[in-house]
Amino acid sequence: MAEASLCVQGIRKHFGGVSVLEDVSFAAPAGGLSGMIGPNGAGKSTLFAIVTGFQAGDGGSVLFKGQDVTALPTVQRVRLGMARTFQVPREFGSLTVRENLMAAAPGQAGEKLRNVFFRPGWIRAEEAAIAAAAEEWLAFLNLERVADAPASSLSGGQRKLLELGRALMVRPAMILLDEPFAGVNPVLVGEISERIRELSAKGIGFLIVEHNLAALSRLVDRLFVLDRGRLLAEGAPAEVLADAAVREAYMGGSA
Ligand SMILES: Nc1ncnc2c1ncn2[C@@H]1O[C@H](COP(=O)(O)OP(=O)(O)OP(=O)(O)O)[C@@H](O)[C@H]1O
Repeated sequence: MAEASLCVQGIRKHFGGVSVLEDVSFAAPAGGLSGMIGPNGAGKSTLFAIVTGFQAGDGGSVLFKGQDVTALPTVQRVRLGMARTFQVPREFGSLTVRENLMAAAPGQAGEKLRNVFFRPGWIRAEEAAIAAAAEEWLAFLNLERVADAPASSLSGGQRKLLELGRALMVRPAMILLDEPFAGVNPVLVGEISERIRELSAKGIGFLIVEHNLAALSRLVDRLFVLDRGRLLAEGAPAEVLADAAVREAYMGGSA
């Protein structure tokens, strides 16, 4: 496998007396397209939250680009290049699509009051760079037509594109996507997949949790299967989906 960008080692998590993740280890290659599947309650969201720093694990470690980030808060993981998509916050629904992109840019110099007084030129330059990046992603994601529309007016698929755009504004090395195809019509599933492929070709890595197995297996090079808190299988999608244990666990053996 190519050099790993994200390396998860021996992650454990329990809630009360219930073990939700038991010794989960996997590595997602830099710049590669990886998917994670598993039945409801397998622990995917919990694992995502631990990888991105929103929750602490009870054991194990997370390495990103070779650095141990287990104890780092989310904001520092983002600075290292690990982004994840979020639903556009409700209070951002009235902001335009363009404003939502600009608001996602990190490290805005204007947030520091002393810069407003002492370094106004620096702030203008940073704002111009953020505005230019927003225009670039609006064009790439085919959202130019709705750039001035409120985010709340977008279709499900357009919202997913905007979420991807917000992640891109942090200039990530890797993006973790949580169900990018949920509630999205088939045409936009194809468009979102195409944009992800293009970003992957530019060297951005992806780890995608998704229930739409058909669309996910067409997109990724590698699938990880989580079942009852354990990594059950990993490999090329066709191999993994043909695996008897995966069919039994994930599809009740009927697929
Ligand atoms: N904060 C919590 N407190 C207690 N139990 C929790 C908590 N968060 C998750 N769980 C439990 O952990 C297990 C794994 O949940 P998780 O949401 O990670 O699974 P999932 O694979 O993402 O499921 P889905 O595909 O349905 O989203 C479930 O049994 C869930 O009820």
